[in-house]
Amino acid sequence: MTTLDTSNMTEQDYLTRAVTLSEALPYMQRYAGETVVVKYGGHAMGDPELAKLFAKDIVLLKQVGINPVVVHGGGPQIGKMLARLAVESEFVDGLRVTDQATVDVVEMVLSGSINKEIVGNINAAGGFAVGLSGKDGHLIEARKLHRTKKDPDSNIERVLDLGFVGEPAVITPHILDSFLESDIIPVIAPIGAGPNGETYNINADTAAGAIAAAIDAKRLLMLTDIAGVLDKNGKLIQEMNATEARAMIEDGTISGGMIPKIETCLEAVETTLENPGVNAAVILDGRVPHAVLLEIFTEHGAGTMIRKVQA
Ligand SMILES: Nc1ncnc2c1ncn2[C@@H]1O[C@H](COP(=O)(O)OP(=O)(O)O)[C@@H](O)[C@H]1O
Ligand SMILES: CC(=O)N[C@@H](CCC(=O)OP(=O)(O)O)C(=O)O
Repeated sequence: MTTLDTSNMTEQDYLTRAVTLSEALPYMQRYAGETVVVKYGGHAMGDPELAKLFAKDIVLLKQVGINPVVVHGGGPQIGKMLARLAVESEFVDGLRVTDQATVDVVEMVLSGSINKEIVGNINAAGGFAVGLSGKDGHLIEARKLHRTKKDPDSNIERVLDLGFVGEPAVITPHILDSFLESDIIPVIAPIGAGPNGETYNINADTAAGAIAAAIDAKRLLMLTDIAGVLDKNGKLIQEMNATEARAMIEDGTISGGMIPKIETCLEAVETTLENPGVNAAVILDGRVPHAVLLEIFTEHGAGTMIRKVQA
Protein backbone atom coordinates (compact mmCIF):
# COMPACT_ATOMS: atom_id res chain seq x y z
CA MET A 1 0.00 0.00 0.00
CA THR A 2 1.33 3.44 -0.88
CA THR A 3 1.61 5.68 2.16
CA LEU A 4 2.34 9.35 2.20
CA ASP A 5 5.15 10.71 4.35
CA THR A 6 3.60 13.69 6.13
CA SER A 7 6.52 14.35 8.51
CA ASN A 8 7.83 17.28 6.45
CA MET A 9 4.49 18.86 5.68
CA THR A 10 4.04 22.50 6.61
CA GLU A 11 0.85 24.25 7.57
CA GLN A 12 0.74 25.64 4.03
CA ASP A 13 0.92 22.09 2.62
CA TYR A 14 -2.05 21.04 4.76
CA LEU A 15 -3.97 24.14 3.68
CA THR A 16 -3.26 23.35 0.02
CA ARG A 17 -4.59 19.86 0.60
CA ALA A 18 -7.76 21.19 2.22
CA VAL A 19 -8.29 23.62 -0.68
CA THR A 20 -7.86 20.77 -3.17
CA LEU A 21 -10.51 18.74 -1.35
CA SER A 22 -12.84 21.71 -1.22
CA GLU A 23 -12.39 22.35 -4.95
CA ALA A 24 -13.59 18.80 -5.63
CA LEU A 25 -17.02 19.62 -4.13
CA PRO A 26 -18.73 20.88 -7.34
CA TYR A 27 -17.52 17.79 -9.20
CA MET A 28 -18.78 15.51 -6.43
CA GLN A 29 -22.16 17.26 -6.63
CA ARG A 30 -22.23 17.03 -10.43
CA TYR A 31 -21.57 13.29 -10.40
CA ALA A 32 -23.45 12.30 -7.22
CA GLY A 33 -25.63 9.26 -7.93
CA GLU A 34 -24.32 9.04 -11.52
CA THR A 35 -22.65 6.04 -13.08
CA VAL A 36 -19.17 6.21 -14.56
CA VAL A 37 -17.89 3.30 -16.62
CA VAL A 38 -14.13 2.92 -16.43
CA LYS A 39 -12.45 0.78 -19.06
CA TYR A 40 -9.21 -0.41 -17.53
CA GLY A 41 -6.88 -1.53 -20.32
CA GLY A 42 -4.34 -4.30 -20.04
CA HIS A 43 -1.48 -1.89 -20.73
CA ALA A 44 -2.70 0.55 -18.05
CA MET A 45 -2.67 -2.18 -15.38
CA GLY A 46 0.95 -3.22 -15.87
CA ASP A 47 2.48 -1.57 -12.79
CA PRO A 48 1.32 -3.10 -9.43
CA GLU A 49 1.70 0.22 -7.53
CA LEU A 50 -0.38 2.07 -10.13
CA ALA A 51 -2.94 -0.75 -10.01
CA LYS A 52 -3.31 -0.15 -6.26
CA LEU A 53 -3.77 3.60 -6.79
CA PHE A 54 -6.37 2.84 -9.46
CA ALA A 55 -8.24 0.60 -7.00
CA LYS A 56 -8.14 3.33 -4.34
CA ASP A 57 -9.55 5.87 -6.81
CA ILE A 58 -12.42 3.53 -7.65
CA VAL A 59 -13.20 3.05 -3.95
CA LEU A 60 -13.08 6.82 -3.46
CA LEU A 61 -15.62 7.36 -6.27
CA LYS A 62 -18.02 4.91 -4.62
CA GLN A 63 -17.43 6.49 -1.20
CA VAL A 64 -18.53 9.92 -2.45
CA GLY A 65 -21.71 8.58 -4.01
CA ILE A 66 -20.62 7.97 -7.62
CA ASN A 67 -21.20 4.51 -9.10
CA PRO A 68 -18.08 3.20 -10.84
CA VAL A 69 -18.41 0.17 -13.09
CA VAL A 70 -15.06 -1.30 -14.10
CA VAL A 71 -14.76 -3.13 -17.42
CA HIS A 72 -11.27 -4.48 -17.88
CA GLY A 73 -9.08 -5.73 -20.68
CA GLY A 74 -5.93 -7.78 -20.48
CA GLY A 75 -4.57 -8.04 -24.02
CA PRO A 76 -0.87 -8.13 -23.04
CA GLN A 77 -1.56 -10.64 -20.25
CA ILE A 78 -3.46 -12.92 -22.66
CA GLY A 79 -0.54 -12.57 -25.08
CA LYS A 80 1.96 -13.72 -22.41
CA MET A 81 -0.16 -16.75 -21.48
CA LEU A 82 -0.62 -17.73 -25.12
CA ALA A 83 3.15 -17.48 -25.63
CA ARG A 84 3.76 -19.70 -22.57
CA LEU A 85 1.36 -22.26 -24.02
CA ALA A 86 2.94 -21.88 -27.48
CA VAL A 87 -0.36 -20.79 -29.07
CA GLU A 88 0.25 -18.30 -31.87
CA SER A 89 -1.82 -15.15 -31.97
CA GLU A 90 -2.35 -12.33 -34.46
CA PHE A 91 -4.34 -9.07 -34.49
CA VAL A 92 -6.38 -7.55 -37.30
CA ASP A 93 -7.30 -3.88 -36.77
CA GLY A 94 -6.77 -4.23 -33.01
CA LEU A 95 -8.82 -7.44 -32.69
CA ARG A 96 -7.27 -10.79 -31.77
CA VAL A 97 -8.03 -13.58 -34.22
CA THR A 98 -9.49 -16.13 -31.81
CA ASP A 99 -9.74 -19.88 -32.48
CA GLN A 100 -11.10 -22.42 -29.99
CA ALA A 101 -7.75 -22.92 -28.19
CA THR A 102 -7.30 -19.15 -27.95
CA VAL A 103 -10.77 -18.42 -26.61
CA ASP A 104 -10.21 -20.95 -23.81
CA VAL A 105 -7.05 -19.07 -22.76
CA VAL A 106 -8.73 -15.66 -23.18
CA GLU A 107 -11.56 -16.64 -20.84
CA MET A 108 -9.16 -18.19 -18.32
CA VAL A 109 -6.99 -15.07 -18.16
CA LEU A 110 -9.74 -12.41 -18.28
CA SER A 111 -12.42 -14.02 -16.08
CA GLY A 112 -9.81 -15.71 -13.90
CA SER A 113 -6.54 -14.11 -12.93
CA ILE A 114 -7.06 -10.53 -14.11
CA ASN A 115 -10.62 -10.14 -12.89
CA LYS A 116 -9.71 -11.50 -9.47
CA GLU A 117 -6.60 -9.33 -9.23
CA ILE A 118 -8.64 -6.16 -9.77
CA VAL A 119 -11.34 -7.36 -7.36
CA GLY A 120 -8.60 -8.12 -4.81
CA ASN A 121 -7.04 -4.66 -5.18
CA ILE A 122 -10.38 -2.88 -4.78
CA ASN A 123 -11.26 -4.97 -1.75
CA ALA A 124 -7.82 -4.37 -0.22
CA ALA A 125 -8.48 -0.63 -0.62
CA GLY A 126 -11.64 -1.03 1.47
CA GLY A 127 -14.21 -1.46 -1.30
CA PHE A 128 -16.71 -4.25 -2.01
CA ALA A 129 -15.92 -5.45 -5.50
CA VAL A 130 -17.69 -8.32 -7.20
CA GLY A 131 -16.15 -9.85 -10.30
CA LEU A 132 -18.24 -11.11 -13.18
CA SER A 133 -18.00 -11.71 -16.86
CA GLY A 134 -20.53 -10.95 -19.56
CA LYS A 135 -21.76 -14.53 -19.11
CA ASP A 136 -23.08 -13.81 -15.61
CA GLY A 137 -26.76 -12.95 -15.38
CA HIS A 138 -27.01 -12.71 -19.22
CA LEU A 139 -25.09 -9.43 -18.93
CA ILE A 140 -23.60 -9.66 -22.45
CA GLU A 141 -25.29 -11.85 -25.03
CA ALA A 142 -22.85 -11.94 -27.91
CA ARG A 143 -22.88 -12.77 -31.59
CA LYS A 144 -20.04 -13.45 -33.97
CA LEU A 145 -18.41 -10.27 -35.22
CA HIS A 146 -18.40 -10.01 -39.00
CA ARG A 147 -15.61 -7.83 -40.39
CA THR A 148 -14.70 -6.86 -43.89
CA LYS A 149 -11.55 -5.10 -45.01
CA LYS A 150 -10.67 -3.42 -48.29
CA ASP A 151 -7.71 -4.97 -50.04
CA PRO A 152 -5.43 -1.95 -50.65
CA ASP A 153 -4.22 -3.32 -54.01
CA SER A 154 -7.49 -4.41 -55.61
CA ASN A 155 -9.88 -2.23 -53.55
CA ILE A 156 -12.10 -5.33 -53.11
CA GLU A 157 -13.91 -5.79 -49.77
CA ARG A 158 -12.82 -9.09 -48.21
CA VAL A 159 -14.64 -10.93 -45.42
CA LEU A 160 -12.35 -11.62 -42.47
CA ASP A 161 -12.99 -14.61 -40.24
CA LEU A 162 -11.85 -13.66 -36.74
CA GLY A 163 -13.15 -16.92 -35.21
CA PHE A 164 -14.68 -16.53 -31.75
CA VAL A 165 -14.48 -12.75 -31.69
CA GLY A 166 -17.87 -11.48 -30.64
CA GLU A 167 -19.77 -8.25 -30.34
CA PRO A 168 -22.49 -7.48 -27.82
CA ALA A 169 -25.91 -8.32 -29.28
CA VAL A 170 -28.01 -7.74 -26.16
CA ILE A 171 -26.93 -6.20 -22.86
CA THR A 172 -29.12 -7.14 -19.91
CA PRO A 173 -27.94 -4.82 -17.14
CA HIS A 174 -30.42 -6.25 -14.61
CA ILE A 175 -27.61 -7.91 -12.62
CA LEU A 176 -25.91 -4.50 -12.25
CA ASP A 177 -29.03 -2.71 -10.92
CA SER A 178 -28.80 -4.08 -7.40
CA PHE A 179 -25.02 -3.46 -7.33
CA LEU A 180 -25.46 0.17 -8.29
CA GLU A 181 -27.98 0.67 -5.49
CA SER A 182 -25.61 -0.89 -2.95
CA ASP A 183 -21.98 -0.49 -1.97
CA ILE A 184 -20.89 -3.14 -4.47
CA ILE A 185 -18.51 -2.23 -7.30
CA PRO A 186 -18.90 -4.47 -10.36
CA VAL A 187 -15.72 -5.54 -12.16
CA ILE A 188 -16.54 -7.01 -15.56
CA ALA A 189 -14.49 -9.25 -17.87
CA PRO A 190 -15.36 -8.80 -21.58
CA ILE A 191 -16.48 -12.35 -22.31
CA GLY A 192 -19.91 -13.02 -23.79
CA ALA A 193 -22.06 -16.07 -24.41
CA GLY A 194 -23.48 -16.76 -27.87
CA PRO A 195 -26.99 -18.08 -28.58
CA ASN A 196 -25.78 -21.69 -28.38
CA GLY A 197 -23.70 -21.19 -25.27
CA GLU A 198 -20.45 -20.65 -27.16
CA THR A 199 -17.87 -18.33 -25.60
CA TYR A 200 -16.98 -15.11 -27.40
CA ASN A 201 -13.91 -12.94 -26.93
CA ILE A 202 -15.07 -9.32 -26.99
CA ASN A 203 -12.71 -6.40 -27.26
CA ALA A 204 -12.82 -4.75 -23.84
CA ASP A 205 -13.37 -1.26 -25.32
CA THR A 206 -16.42 -2.52 -27.21
CA ALA A 207 -17.81 -4.23 -24.11
CA ALA A 208 -17.28 -1.11 -21.98
CA GLY A 209 -19.05 1.11 -24.52
CA ALA A 210 -22.04 -1.22 -24.83
CA ILE A 211 -22.41 -1.46 -21.05
CA ALA A 212 -22.03 2.32 -20.63
CA ALA A 213 -24.80 2.91 -23.18
CA ALA A 214 -27.10 0.30 -21.62
CA ILE A 215 -26.87 1.75 -18.11
CA ASP A 216 -26.97 5.42 -19.21
CA ALA A 217 -23.56 6.14 -17.76
CA LYS A 218 -22.67 9.82 -17.43
CA ARG A 219 -19.10 9.24 -18.52
CA LEU A 220 -17.01 6.57 -20.17
CA LEU A 221 -13.32 6.69 -19.24
CA MET A 222 -10.95 4.63 -21.37
CA LEU A 223 -7.65 4.15 -19.53
CA THR A 224 -4.84 3.20 -21.86
CA ASP A 225 -1.07 3.45 -22.27
CA ILE A 226 -0.84 6.70 -24.19
CA ALA A 227 -1.73 10.34 -23.42
CA GLY A 228 -4.80 10.17 -25.69
CA VAL A 229 -5.36 10.35 -29.43
CA LEU A 230 -2.32 11.80 -31.20
CA ASP A 231 -2.41 13.62 -34.53
CA LYS A 232 -0.04 13.05 -37.47
CA ASN A 233 2.67 15.06 -35.69
CA GLY A 234 2.33 13.11 -32.46
CA LYS A 235 0.51 15.99 -30.74
CA LEU A 236 -2.29 15.25 -28.27
CA ILE A 237 -5.79 16.06 -29.56
CA GLN A 238 -7.81 17.40 -26.63
CA GLU A 239 -11.23 17.16 -28.21
CA MET A 240 -12.49 15.62 -31.42
CA ASN A 241 -15.76 14.95 -33.22
CA ALA A 242 -16.99 11.96 -35.20
CA THR A 243 -16.05 13.35 -38.63
CA GLU A 244 -12.48 14.11 -37.56
CA ALA A 245 -12.11 10.69 -35.94
CA ARG A 246 -13.38 8.83 -39.03
CA ALA A 247 -11.03 10.77 -41.31
CA MET A 248 -8.08 9.87 -39.06
CA ILE A 249 -8.98 6.16 -39.20
CA GLU A 250 -9.35 6.38 -42.98
CA ASP A 251 -5.92 8.02 -43.49
CA GLY A 252 -4.19 5.67 -41.03
CA THR A 253 -3.35 8.26 -38.33
CA ILE A 254 -5.47 6.19 -35.95
CA SER A 255 -4.55 2.52 -36.18
CA GLY A 256 -4.35 -0.76 -34.26
CA GLY A 257 -5.91 -0.86 -30.79
CA MET A 258 -6.93 2.80 -31.05
CA ILE A 259 -9.50 1.91 -33.73
CA PRO A 260 -11.90 -0.10 -31.50
CA LYS A 261 -11.39 2.52 -28.79
CA ILE A 262 -12.49 5.39 -31.03
CA GLU A 263 -15.32 3.38 -32.58
CA THR A 264 -16.58 2.62 -29.07
CA CYS A 265 -16.46 6.27 -28.01
CA LEU A 266 -18.33 7.36 -31.14
CA GLU A 267 -21.08 4.80 -30.56
CA ALA A 268 -21.31 5.58 -26.86
CA VAL A 269 -21.87 9.32 -27.34
CA GLU A 270 -24.37 8.88 -30.16
CA THR A 271 -27.89 9.81 -29.14
CA THR A 272 -30.77 7.85 -30.62
CA LEU A 273 -34.47 7.78 -29.79
CA GLU A 274 -33.98 4.69 -27.62
CA ASN A 275 -30.67 5.69 -26.12
CA PRO A 276 -29.83 9.01 -24.46
CA GLY A 277 -26.09 8.40 -25.00
CA VAL A 278 -23.15 8.84 -22.67
CA ASN A 279 -22.41 12.55 -22.05
CA ALA A 280 -18.76 12.27 -22.94
CA ALA A 281 -16.17 9.57 -23.56
CA VAL A 282 -12.54 10.25 -22.68
CA ILE A 283 -9.43 8.37 -23.76
CA LEU A 284 -6.77 8.99 -21.15
CA ASP A 285 -3.40 7.83 -19.89
CA GLY A 286 -3.81 5.09 -17.29
CA ARG A 287 -0.08 5.25 -16.53
CA VAL A 288 -0.55 8.62 -14.82
CA PRO A 289 -1.12 8.14 -11.07
CA HIS A 290 -4.73 8.96 -10.07
CA ALA A 291 -5.76 9.39 -13.73
CA VAL A 292 -9.41 8.73 -12.76
CA LEU A 293 -9.46 11.35 -9.98
CA LEU A 294 -7.78 13.93 -12.20
CA GLU A 295 -10.40 13.40 -14.86
CA ILE A 296 -13.48 13.38 -12.62
CA PHE A 297 -12.59 15.86 -9.88
CA THR A 298 -10.45 18.55 -11.50
CA GLU A 299 -10.52 21.00 -14.40
CA HIS A 300 -7.28 19.39 -15.49
CA GLY A 301 -9.09 16.89 -17.71
CA ALA A 302 -6.31 15.02 -19.45
CA GLY A 303 -6.58 12.97 -22.62
CA THR A 304 -8.91 13.20 -25.61
CA MET A 305 -12.60 13.93 -25.11
CA ILE A 306 -15.38 12.94 -27.48
CA ARG A 307 -18.62 14.70 -26.57
CA LYS A 308 -22.23 13.72 -26.97
CA VAL A 309 -23.75 14.18 -30.40
CA GLN A 310 -27.42 15.17 -30.49
CA ALA A 311 -29.65 13.18 -32.87
N1 LIG B 1 -3.50 8.21 -33.44
C1 LIG B 1 -3.18 7.46 -32.36
N2 LIG B 1 -3.06 8.07 -31.16
C2 LIG B 1 -2.72 7.36 -30.06
N3 LIG B 1 -2.47 6.02 -30.06
C3 LIG B 1 -2.58 5.35 -31.23
C4 LIG B 1 -2.93 6.05 -32.43
N4 LIG B 1 -2.97 5.13 -33.43
C5 LIG B 1 -2.63 3.94 -32.89
N5 LIG B 1 -2.40 4.04 -31.57
C6 LIG B 1 -1.99 2.93 -30.70
O1 LIG B 1 -3.09 2.51 -29.90
C7 LIG B 1 -2.56 2.04 -28.67
C8 LIG B 1 -3.67 1.92 -27.62
O2 LIG B 1 -4.48 0.79 -27.92
P1 LIG B 1 -4.26 -0.61 -27.14
O3 LIG B 1 -2.83 -1.01 -27.19
O4 LIG B 1 -5.25 -1.59 -27.67
O5 LIG B 1 -4.58 -0.16 -25.66
P2 LIG B 1 -5.33 -0.90 -24.46
O6 LIG B 1 -4.57 -2.14 -24.15
O7 LIG B 1 -5.26 0.12 -23.38
O8 LIG B 1 -6.75 -1.16 -24.91
C9 LIG B 1 -1.49 3.04 -28.35
O9 LIG B 1 -0.52 2.57 -27.44
C10 LIG B 1 -0.87 3.31 -29.73
O10 LIG B 1 0.20 2.43 -29.99
C1 LIG C 1 -11.27 -9.49 -29.64
C2 LIG C 1 -10.13 -8.99 -28.80
O1 LIG C 1 -9.16 -8.46 -29.35
N1 LIG C 1 -10.22 -9.18 -27.48
C3 LIG C 1 -9.21 -8.74 -26.57
C4 LIG C 1 -9.79 -8.79 -25.16
C5 LIG C 1 -8.93 -8.11 -24.13
C6 LIG C 1 -8.75 -6.63 -24.40
O2 LIG C 1 -9.48 -5.98 -25.13
O3 LIG C 1 -7.72 -6.09 -23.67
P1 LIG C 1 -7.09 -4.63 -23.78
O4 LIG C 1 -8.16 -3.68 -23.38
O5 LIG C 1 -5.99 -4.68 -22.78
O6 LIG C 1 -6.60 -4.41 -25.18
C7 LIG C 1 -7.96 -9.67 -26.65
O7 LIG C 1 -8.09 -10.85 -26.92
O8 LIG C 1 -6.84 -9.15 -26.39
